Amino acid sequence: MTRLSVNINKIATLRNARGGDNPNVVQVAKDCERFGAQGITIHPRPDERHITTKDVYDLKKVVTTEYNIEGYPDDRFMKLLDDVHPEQATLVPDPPNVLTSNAGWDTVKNFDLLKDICQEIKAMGIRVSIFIEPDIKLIEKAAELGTDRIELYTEPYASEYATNKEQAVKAFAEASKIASKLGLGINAGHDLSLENIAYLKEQLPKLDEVSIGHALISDALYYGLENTIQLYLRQLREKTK
Ligand SMILES: CC(=O)[C@@H](O)[C@H](O)COP(=O)(O)O
Ligand SMILES: NCC(=O)COP(=O)(O)O
Repeated sequence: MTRLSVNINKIATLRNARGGDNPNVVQVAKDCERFGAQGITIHPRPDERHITTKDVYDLKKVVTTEYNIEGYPDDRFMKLLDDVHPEQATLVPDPPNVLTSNAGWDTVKNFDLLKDICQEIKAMGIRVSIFIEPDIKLIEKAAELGTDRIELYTEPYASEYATNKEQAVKAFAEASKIASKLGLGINAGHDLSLENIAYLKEQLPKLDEVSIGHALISDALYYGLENTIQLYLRQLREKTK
């Protein structure tokens, strides 16, 4: 089964545009779960341009599925994890103020840092996932440093999907086979959408979780949030022969 975690950063972006509390991020998270989402993802960036520090604590009180917090492991992020104890922490190598995540970790260059951080987070009782590109050498290193899961950075898959989906998925399918053999859980995210998600799921049978924000929230403008979540869940359902 592949779980759907809804990334609600964009709900906070919309709220912050007017400085008030509409839409209410906590209510939206509760509704996503009520409509079938199996997790809630946030990426509290240091500039708080969408999810704020207060949101991180407020959401902890209501999320009953899987709370997944993404971010660069600086002191602020580690304190949030220690205070809030989400089910999963996803480590992302973003420098501050980047427009959006645009690369995975170099697990060779950052081996010592990531190894220490993984240990620290696991000691808090939190599952760790590392945002990574589908490069076998980097994934082997990720397994060595002790992460529980990897999150495959799927932007390259998403951008090539329309022109050549077989080629687009190739490296991801191969990477997920290796990761699975190495005992790693497999998540995926970035630019996944209603169009490209079913094929990814079909080609990566061991896919544990997808986190989807930008496309899903955009789809919700047309289909409504409940229908949209149901549409994504349908795409992720196992196809029985
Ligand atoms: C880690 C990751 O893949 C990102 O997709 C991220 O959560 C999106 O962040 P923004 O919503 O700030 O673009
Ligand atoms: N980890 C990826 C994520 O949470 C959402 O990415 P996107 O769907 O907003 O591109």
